[in-house]
Amino acid sequence: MRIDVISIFPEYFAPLDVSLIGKARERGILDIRLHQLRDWAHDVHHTVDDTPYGGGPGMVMKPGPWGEAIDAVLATDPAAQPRIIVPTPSGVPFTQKLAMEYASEPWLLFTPARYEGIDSRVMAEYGSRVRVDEVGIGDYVLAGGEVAVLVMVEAVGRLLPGVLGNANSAVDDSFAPGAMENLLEGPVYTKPPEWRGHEVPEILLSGHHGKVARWRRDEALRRTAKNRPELLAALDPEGLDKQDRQI
Ligand SMILES: CN1CCC[C@H](Cn2ccc3ccc(-c4n[nH]c(N)c4C#N)cc32)C1
Repeated sequence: MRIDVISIFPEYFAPLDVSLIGKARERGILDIRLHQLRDWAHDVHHTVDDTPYGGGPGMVMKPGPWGEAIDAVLATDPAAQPRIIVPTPSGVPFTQKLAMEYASEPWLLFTPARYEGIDSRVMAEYGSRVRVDEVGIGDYVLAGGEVAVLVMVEAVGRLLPGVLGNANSAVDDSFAPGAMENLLEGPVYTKPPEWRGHEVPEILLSGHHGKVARWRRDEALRRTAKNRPELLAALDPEGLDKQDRQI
């Protein structure tokens, strides 16, 4: 997968050089290319923002530099088209389902803005040619889109074949389709079996895989009921067995 990111703060993406995403880049699973938006702002100050038409607080990112930058990225592979992802608090929620959809795309282009966002004509210009998604990572307001890109790149990158070892399969993720869909993960434990008077639940030491699986599902249901009751409401009743209903 190829991922392009256009930003005035490309240094924000240094974390993409480490851990599993960094290793995926080294192994050629991920090809991440960063672009400095100011390279396409040709005035002496490389200006990328201006006052909003209609008045109001803050500044708006000028269409000119963004248009030239996106054109330059698209021109690197005229035979293909990236999916453009615009981080914004006004976007559709970024979910595990959307991460899985993006993980099947060969090329993503992220356009994290600053200030009050990008002049709306920019995505109108590209929306007739490529798929443009406005996506948000939560109901709170950040100062810009770079953090959202880090979140989305990690959530998508970890789903790519070969990025996670089998031991860390994304299949068992919270929210992943299947047995754990719409369920939060339960508690986890490791050695020692007793720590400061706290013992590991006996069932986890039993070696009985069926009972362990049952216990883990019960704990996932309990945690979901406690922390995200609305997810339980979304569970298909057909998918709940008799013991599930007793939680
Ligand atoms: C007061 N104004 C309101 C509009 C947004 C301004 C800051 N900003 C500029 C660009 C930009 C991109 C993303 C986000 C953002 N915030 N929350 C999320 N889930 C996001 C996501 N993805 C925020 C952003 C601040």
